[in-house]
Amino acid sequence: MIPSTTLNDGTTIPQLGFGTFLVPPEETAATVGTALEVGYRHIDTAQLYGNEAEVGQAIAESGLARDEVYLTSKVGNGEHKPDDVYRSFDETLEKLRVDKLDLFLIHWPLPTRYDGDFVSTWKAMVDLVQQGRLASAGVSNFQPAHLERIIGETGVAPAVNQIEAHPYFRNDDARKASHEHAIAVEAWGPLGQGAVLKDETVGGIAAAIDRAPSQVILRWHIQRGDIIFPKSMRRERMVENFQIFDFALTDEQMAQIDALDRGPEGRVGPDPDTFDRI
Ligand SMILES: NC(=O)C1=CN([C@@H]2O[C@H](COP(=O)(O)OP(=O)(O)OC[C@H]3O[C@@H](n4cnc5c(N)ncnc54)[C@H](OP(=O)(O)O)[C@@H]3O)[C@@H](O)[C@H]2O)C=CC1
Ligand SMILES: O=C(O)C(=O)[C@@H](O)[C@H](O)C(=O)CO
Repeated sequence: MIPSTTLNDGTTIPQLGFGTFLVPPEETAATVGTALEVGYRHIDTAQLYGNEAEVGQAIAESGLARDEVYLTSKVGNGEHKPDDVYRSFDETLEKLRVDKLDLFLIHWPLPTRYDGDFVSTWKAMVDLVQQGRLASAGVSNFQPAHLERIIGETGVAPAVNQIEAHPYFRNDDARKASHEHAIAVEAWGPLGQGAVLKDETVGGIAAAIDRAPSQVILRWHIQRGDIIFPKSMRRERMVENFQIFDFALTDEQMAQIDALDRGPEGRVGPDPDTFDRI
């Protein structure tokens, strides 16, 4: 039911998953357990979210086989040095209770930290794939210049670039640069972290086709070809966000939503060129 996207390394990823930013650790096992019951088979977490162990617990308790759930995590901002990448990756595997991870990302480029060196971090990620403990290596919040640099210095393009993208910030520059290198785009904050849900244009389309605003926005992402993993703590919203494959937006509706773009003014998260929090 959920379409798969084939990455540039030949692996596949479900185009719809479940996000876990701001899911508190004490509620994560139950929340992710509910998402798995609803049907999600792709979970996005991060070392920085502090909930990897509980994601692992939910998957273990679900009874699903390892290969039925696609798992992503991200290296913490304080773990960019290669030795720290290797050590923290081991910790991530242990917390998630797996011996191989599907996708591991450099969470932020942090171009003003570590003497601007995210290339050695990227080399360690590529090495994890060569070791056979990681299926796909990717990046997150990488701007076009950051992509050019790691590809230029290593010859290896990331499998994905996970970037902020939603109707108020299409992030066309980073999307275009990613696509030029056959890098799949994952759109984080697909609902603009809630900001786009009350938009009048989205509401008008939703009313016209008898769908929820969240479904209209998520369907827009799917038709653009991006990979998404909306987060919700509520079962009914998880179900709503999951039911987006039995209808389609017209070209005109897609264009109306495209026109909501506010450029960088529409960001709901930090600017990757200046974000430096560890
Ligand atoms: N790489 C990076 O730097 C980043 C990655 N991410 C990843 O992307 C995922 C998704 O982005 P996220 O920041 O969570 O934001 P989302 O765009 O997924 O929005 C989440 C918010 O929308 C609400 N919501 C969800 N579904 C509905 C619905 N159907 N109707 C009404 N409200 C709804 C949620 O509330 P409630 O929970 O109460 O339902 C929550 O407040 C994250 O969870 C994380 O995995 C996110 C940020 C940065
Ligand atoms: O959710 C994430 O993955 C993030 O990196 C962001 O939330 C980020 O840490 C942030 O928004 C800080 O204000």
